[in-house]
Amino acid sequence: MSPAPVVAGPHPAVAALRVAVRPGLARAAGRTVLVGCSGGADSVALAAALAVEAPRAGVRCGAVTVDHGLQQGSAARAAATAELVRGLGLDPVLVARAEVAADGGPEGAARAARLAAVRSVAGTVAGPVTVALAHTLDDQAETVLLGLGRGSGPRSVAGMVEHRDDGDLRWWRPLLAERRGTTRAACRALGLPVWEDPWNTDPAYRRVRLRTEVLPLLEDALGGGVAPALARTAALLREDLDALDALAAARLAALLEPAGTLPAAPLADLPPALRRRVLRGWLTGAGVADLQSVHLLAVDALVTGWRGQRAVSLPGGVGVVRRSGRLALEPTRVPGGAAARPGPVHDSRGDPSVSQSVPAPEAAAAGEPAPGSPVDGPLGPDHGYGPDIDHVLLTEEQIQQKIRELATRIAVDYAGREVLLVGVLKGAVLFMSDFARALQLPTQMEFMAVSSYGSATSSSGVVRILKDLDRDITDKHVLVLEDIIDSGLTLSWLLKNLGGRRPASLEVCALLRKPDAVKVDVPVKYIGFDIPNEFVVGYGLDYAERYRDLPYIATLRPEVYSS
Ligand SMILES: O=P(O)(O)OC[C@H]1O[C@H](OP(=O)(O)OP(=O)(O)O)[C@H](O)[C@@H]1O
Ligand code: HPA
Repeated sequence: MSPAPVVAGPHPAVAALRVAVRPGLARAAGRTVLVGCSGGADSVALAAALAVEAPRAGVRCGAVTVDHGLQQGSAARAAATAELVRGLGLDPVLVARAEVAADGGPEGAARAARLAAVRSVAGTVAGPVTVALAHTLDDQAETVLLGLGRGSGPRSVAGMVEHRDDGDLRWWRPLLAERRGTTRAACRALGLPVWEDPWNTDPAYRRVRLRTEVLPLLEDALGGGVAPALARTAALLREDLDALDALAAARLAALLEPAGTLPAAPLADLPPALRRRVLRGWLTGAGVADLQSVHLLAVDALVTGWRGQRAVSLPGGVGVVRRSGRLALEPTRVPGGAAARPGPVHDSRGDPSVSQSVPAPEAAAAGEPAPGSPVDGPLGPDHGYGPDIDHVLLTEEQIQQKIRELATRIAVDYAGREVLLVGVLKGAVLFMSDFARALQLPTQMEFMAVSSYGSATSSSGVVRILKDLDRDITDKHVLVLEDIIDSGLTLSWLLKNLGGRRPASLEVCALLRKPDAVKVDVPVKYIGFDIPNEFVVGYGLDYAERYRDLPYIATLRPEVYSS
């Protein structure tokens, strides 16, 4: 018997990419697929795979290439890429011109412009369109790391999805399980020219530094397999998040009342992950855009920390109120004075925060009575200061949450060391006591009392020691706890003073900072919130020795200063 003829199959990399696109093509029946092609190895390899597999699956497949107009010769580059994919047999091949906005980061602006350009040319194709994007497993790993670094929640760590419907358009990423090496090998095997985008090696971009510095270091330190592990983590997380989202959507549908309100009691019984999703779904479904986690936490507090708060202001001129046991959305009242918002509060990651205002008596009367004793104010015990308070800048919950975050970070930074906390009396006393309890490390405590304000609302600039430390701090790891950095004069003086006593290390953790008031720059490693340049009281901060006992941070009505 003669030997069977040897049939040369495609190169393994080419074969792998062809196999990768098949399941998605089966879902693309009746649609036109356009490969988003930059001319780089990933998208050229994807175009080549689809050029072979799409006709077999009976799917029309073309391409779209975007001219960002940002680099010299970009129009010629787009034309050459269009020519290349036409040569592969793709049809139609469209060139889209992106208008990149001048504001925002260059990566984000180029991406937004690219998506808009693709969307607009896809609209010129008859029938539904699927745009195939060539993101690989390596891109996914970078996305997961970027999301982790941003700390913006599990969705950003869950990476990119394979399919996403966006009106008539569907985005499809068939290569999320393939490595970048495979697309390069496929291009080489097929003799396809690829364009090396100089931006892909420019260390000015965060993603490039992750790719060229962080991931290789992680691979080395963790013994390899990091990119697939990150991609796998993202996939598992996505499954969990999708399940939670589906549960929340079902719960929202069940709870939503005909008037668009939500009953608070059944919401309070839900686990936080579900409850916040229900609230987010409710708010976004009602058209609230740009919802930040701080907004959501404040709305959540209407459910779980109800003390008679007034409306929580949200972006877009709406607020959420709790009335008669239900949450309702209503336009925010244009404040006639007392309830005016002063300006954004930023936490250390720059999230704009919400402020909640103390209810006017008529609002409290119309709303649900606050539980507890009659001396309770709208945000909990107001210690009888109620009439003096103008608005609340940071709620008790926001402060406590921030302290937990700071303590977690500091416990990592100081692992294995014993910390000597130096509290600056009197302002930092509440911060010190909550922080010391949150910090999971052995700590010792010392206090120093200084004063530069007396009963004024601006620093005299002259710092006086009212009480010195009780002991030597030589060779100790000193962490100074300050309630607020305003002009910075107190801290600048204090750091010089303490630094002269030869501690092993000296750092500062301040709960608040007023960036617009700082007169001397002081090195502060840990900051809770950046706040507007207004005189604030509460949570240790006083005006004429009053208000330190409030559990939240607020501003005072102007009459208080004049009386
Ligand atoms: O950055 P600066 O402008 O120097 O202000 C910050 C300092 O002012 C406050 O102390 P204050 O002198 O009012 O004493 P107290 O803590 O006893 O209220 C605050 O507790 C800080 O220590
Ligand atoms: N409030 C109270 N004490 C202060 C402030 C403030 O805004 N700034 C510095 N010390």
